[in-house]
Order: sequence, then C-alpha cells, then structure tokens
Amino acid sequence: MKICIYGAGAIGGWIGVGLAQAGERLNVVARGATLEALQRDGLSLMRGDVRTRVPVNAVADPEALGVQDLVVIAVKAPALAGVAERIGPLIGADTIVLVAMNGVPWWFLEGGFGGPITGHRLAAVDPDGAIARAIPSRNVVGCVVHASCSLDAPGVVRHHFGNGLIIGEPSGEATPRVQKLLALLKSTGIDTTLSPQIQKDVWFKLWGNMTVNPISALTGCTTDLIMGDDYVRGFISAVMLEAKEIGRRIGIEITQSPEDRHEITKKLGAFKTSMLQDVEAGRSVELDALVTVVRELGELTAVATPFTDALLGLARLRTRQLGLY
Ligand SMILES: NC(=O)C1=CN([C@@H]2O[C@H](COP(=O)(O)OP(=O)(O)OC[C@H]3O[C@@H](n4cnc5c(N)ncnc54)[C@H](OP(=O)(O)O)[C@@H]3O)[C@@H](O)[C@H]2O)C=CC1
Ligand SMILES: CC(C)(CO)C(=O)C(=O)O
Repeated sequence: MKICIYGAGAIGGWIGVGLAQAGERLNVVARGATLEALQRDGLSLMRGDVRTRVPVNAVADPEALGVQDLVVIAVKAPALAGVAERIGPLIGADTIVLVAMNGVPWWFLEGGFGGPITGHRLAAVDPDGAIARAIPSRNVVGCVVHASCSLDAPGVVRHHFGNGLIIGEPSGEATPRVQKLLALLKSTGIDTTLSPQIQKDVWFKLWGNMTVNPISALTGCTTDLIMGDDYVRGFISAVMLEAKEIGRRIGIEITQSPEDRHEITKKLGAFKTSMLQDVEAGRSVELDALVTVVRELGELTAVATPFTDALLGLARLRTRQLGLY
C-alpha cells in the first residue's frame, strides 16, 4: 500500500510508527526541522526508555509522492488550510484520507448526517470551502483519537497513555474500504474500532475538551484545578448543556450528564490540556475547531449559546493577545 503521513508530529508519528511496524513502507510530508530529522534519523516512538525507530521516505513536496492509497492527516487545526493547499497530488479517486484530529471537522455534516442541516458547510472550520474542495468528503474516513502523545524532539514521539482510535465513514456505512482500513490499523497494535456514526464519537470527545481546553488556556491551570473549582465546573456544565442540545437537534443523543462526564475528566488529574501546551509553546490554538464551530452549529440549529459565547469571547481575547489566534 502507498501510505503517507501528512503531519508527522505526536499523533501522526504514533500512527506512522505503528503502520511501519506492521510492515508498511511509510511516506511522510514534512517541513523544517521535522523533515531534516526524518531524513536523517527516521521516525522514532518512545515508550518509557524503549525507542522504536522506523525508516521513512520523508519529502517536502507532495508532488514527489503522487497518488496514495491512504493519507493520514494529523496536523493541528489551524494548519489544515495550509495542508489543503498542497495535498492535491496525494489524492486520487480511491485514496482514503484518514483525518486524525480533534474538534469538529469540515466534513461533519456530510454523508447524510446532521438532520435539518445536513450538507451545510461549516464556516468556522472551512471559511471559503477550500478544504472541502481539496479533500473531497468521498475520500474522507473520520477518526477520533483516544491516546496521549507528545514530541521529545522533531521526529521523536513519546507515547504517554491511551491506545485507541475510532474510525468511521461520514455516511456510517461499513464499506469494504473502511473494513480494510480497520484491519490495517488493528494490525499496528492500536485498539481500533469501527463506529456506525463517527460524528457521534467526534461530538462526544468534543463535549469533554471544548470547555477544559480553552479554560486551561485562559487560566493556565491543569484539569484538576479546573474541575476542582465549583463555579468553573458549573460554568463548564452550562456550556456542555448547550452543546448537548445542539447535538440532540442534529441526531446525537448524549445520555450522560455533564457531572458524569466531569468524573472522566477528573481522572486525568493534574493534566495540561493540549491547548494549554500549545499556549505555553507559543503555537496557534484549535479554538475554531473546538468552540467557534459549536457556536455556529448553535445558530444553525436555533439553540441559544450564551455560555459558549462567553467562553469563546474570553478565550479568543486571551489567545489573540498572545498572538496565537
Ligand atoms: N497529541 C495528543 O496527545 C493528541 C492530539 N490530538 C489531536 O491530533 C491532532 C494532531 O495533534 P498533534 O499530533 O499533537 O500535533 P503536533 O503539533 O505534535 O503535530 C503536528 C505536525 O504537523 C506538522 N505540520 C503542520 N503543518 C504542516 C504542513 N503544512 N506541512 C507539513 N507538516 C505540517 C507539524 O510540523 P511543524 O513542526 O513543522 O509545524 C507537526 O509535525 C490535533 O488536532 C490534536 O488536537 C488528539 C488526541 C491526542
Ligand atoms: C483534556 C483532554 C485530554 C480531554 O478533554 C483533551 O482532549 C486535550 O488535552 O486536548
């Protein structure tokens, strides 16, 4: 199979090493220090002190690779528009594009999903439709990542905890191609499951991180402190109830209460969310994919979102001030 990782950071690197270990030859599109490191040393995954190193064919220009069978996109959301500008040569009629990213994706309302707003383009994540044009939804397989990884250095990924992927067609169908992809990912040792409606899994993950992530960016606090403050937890619950209602109107029933979900977040302990890590590292934040888009979905489904708006307003002020949004 021709496989390409576009975005060989923490998650792309973790999946990539798994694929290479399963016997696949790996292409990577990278840039700067990551490209140099991959060309020099290959791609490494650290588990404790154990290093697994695999060779990769790393290039700067997708033209050098041509059409792939599978492209894994694993960039932070603000980088996606840049990827869309250059990904064209990798995508043919039968290419699967596995989107391993957090937040609501541009293809969320595709495949007949979304009830009254099915097919709607989400301006918060794809303002002018350029991403959807570059990466047609017929090529997309959705993905939710349940794992925590980081980078020790360019090309050197560290796995912390979690080993799960949920994948699914936007249409929810168990097509032959998604079953083949499921088998491939399972062969890497990653616990991969096939979802009958991947948008529901996307939304459920978002239900947890659309609040704690921006609040951590605003306050600089770890998840234990955020969850430990009664007023902040109450505010988080109010935002979550808005998202729960939006979900209900587009076909996603969440049976949990916010308090049920807080119990899961509390288990993270003193965890720095990915958005807090981004802020501390001076990287652009995934605010639009996690929060702005929920506000947009609220407008589209006629759900008032005063708490989400407050969260978005405060978080964008802070991150704009820092030059990260
Ligand atoms: N890390 C985690 O534990 C988890 C992450 N996620 C989600 O997964 C997604 C990926 O996150 P993560 O792996 O942590 O991010 P990273 O920042 O570690 O990796 C992103 C990689 O993409 C590369 N990249 C960005 N733009 C381009 C481009 N135009 N061309 C080539 N390479 C590019 C970056 O390279 P460069 O350094 O050159 O910018 C970087 O190597 C995010 O949506 C995140 O929220 C989900 C669950 C857990
Ligand atoms: C906080 C956490 C782990 C779950 O809500 C998360 O999704 C993130 O850090 O991006």
